[in-house]
Amino acid sequence: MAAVTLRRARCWCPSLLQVFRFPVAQVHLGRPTMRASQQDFENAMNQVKLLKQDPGNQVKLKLYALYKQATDGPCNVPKPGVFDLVNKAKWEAWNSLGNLPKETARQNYVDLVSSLSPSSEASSQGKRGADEKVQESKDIVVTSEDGITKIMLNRPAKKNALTFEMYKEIILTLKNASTDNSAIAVFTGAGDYYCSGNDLTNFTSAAGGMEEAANQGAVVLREFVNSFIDFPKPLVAVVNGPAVGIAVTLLGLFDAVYASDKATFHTPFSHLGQSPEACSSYTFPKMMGSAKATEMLLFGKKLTAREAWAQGLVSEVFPDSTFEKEVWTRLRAYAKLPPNSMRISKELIRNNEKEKLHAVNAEECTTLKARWLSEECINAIMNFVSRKAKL
Ligand SMILES: CCCC/C=C/CC(=O)SCCNC(=O)CCNC(=O)[C@H](O)C(C)(C)COP(=O)(O)OP(=O)(O)OC[C@H]1O[C@@H](n2cnc3c(N)ncnc32)[C@H](O)[C@@H]1OP(=O)(O)O
Repeated sequence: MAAVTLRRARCWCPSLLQVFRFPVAQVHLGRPTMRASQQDFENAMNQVKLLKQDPGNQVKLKLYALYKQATDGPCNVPKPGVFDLVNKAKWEAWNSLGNLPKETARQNYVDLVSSLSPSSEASSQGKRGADEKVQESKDIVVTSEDGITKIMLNRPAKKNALTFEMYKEIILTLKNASTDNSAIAVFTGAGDYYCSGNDLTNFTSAAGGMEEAANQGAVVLREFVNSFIDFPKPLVAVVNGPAVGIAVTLLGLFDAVYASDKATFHTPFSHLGQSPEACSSYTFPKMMGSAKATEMLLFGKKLTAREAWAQGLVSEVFPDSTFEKEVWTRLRAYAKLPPNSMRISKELIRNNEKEKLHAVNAEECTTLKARWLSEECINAIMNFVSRKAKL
């Protein structure tokens, strides 16, 4: 298990590995005490490597910062360069501790690791089966029933944020759904969110660094959006909760969008130093007029479901209490309609714009690739990644 933990640490933050490079030993943490001894501190460092689940980037940044403060004192190294994403996040987490005394940092470190340990103890007491089942759950769940291919984003712990793997899975899923015996395809989200857009750690955790991640991202994004442009059957979004970023812009390529009245629609591209994607630089002005499109795509105005309906982004809004029942009853009825007629009618509506949409997609991806490497975007992503590590 330690090897798996180390691998995880390496893929996210290589030098974080050096922080915890100690021989693995089965140790039991002393209970949190008022003043952690050096032995408690060393036990805690080993305990981190025995954690059954990755504690998440924010916790790892916090552990790193407390470790450095406890061993080296206040941050005493120069700030890394703007492109050195990971080390910059670690520097900021350490620097944010200011003059916190070494003893306090050591105690905070031991307490933080203790707070993570019950889960690992729980799983080592035979609950491992339950943990492994959760860890095995897929991020995209595809089911086919009643003539409907249902594509559920299933990463609720991360608000269904899209990883590179999820983009690739969805491309394949739409390819299969375009030729299977279903009549329509439907996207929805598990948990309280529809989808919080691109996983902002896609770029910080890429093994090959930012440049390679941006190149890869542009290729994946262009193919991903093309798979929506070219999907031949009715494509419906069941927006069960808040939608952010690409989850919102893609809606311009859907044929119907049904939203719960608790859904919101947010495209904070300028805040993130980025630019619009999924053909929204074309579909949104066409759909709602350039003034409303600008408020969303440039100024990041978040819309309620009713505002999104008024602007033509949403077909219909339902009370959250009856949303799922009403929408799925309707979709099951729609899926019984003659599929060829629906496909041919969609072709008439969409085909005269396909070439334009492909061209817009290509231009947006080229622009975004440059944006991802800009200081504005890198700083915004760093702020997001380290936002919880600031003690
Ligand atoms: C390669 C193709 C690229 C295509 C480009 C597309 C452009 C975009 O999509 S830009 C939009 C990107 N999305 C965001 O900016 C949203 C970022 N997330 C947030 O602002 C908040 O998490 C959100 C408002 C969605 C929810 O806030 P809270 O209710 O306070 O919950 P948490 O912030 O604690 O979130 C829980 C958990 O989920 C992680 N999370 C949520 N969204 C993302 C995300 N987009 N990327 C990565 N991680 C995300 C969040 O970090 C929390 O994780 P833990 O702290 O580990 O629990």
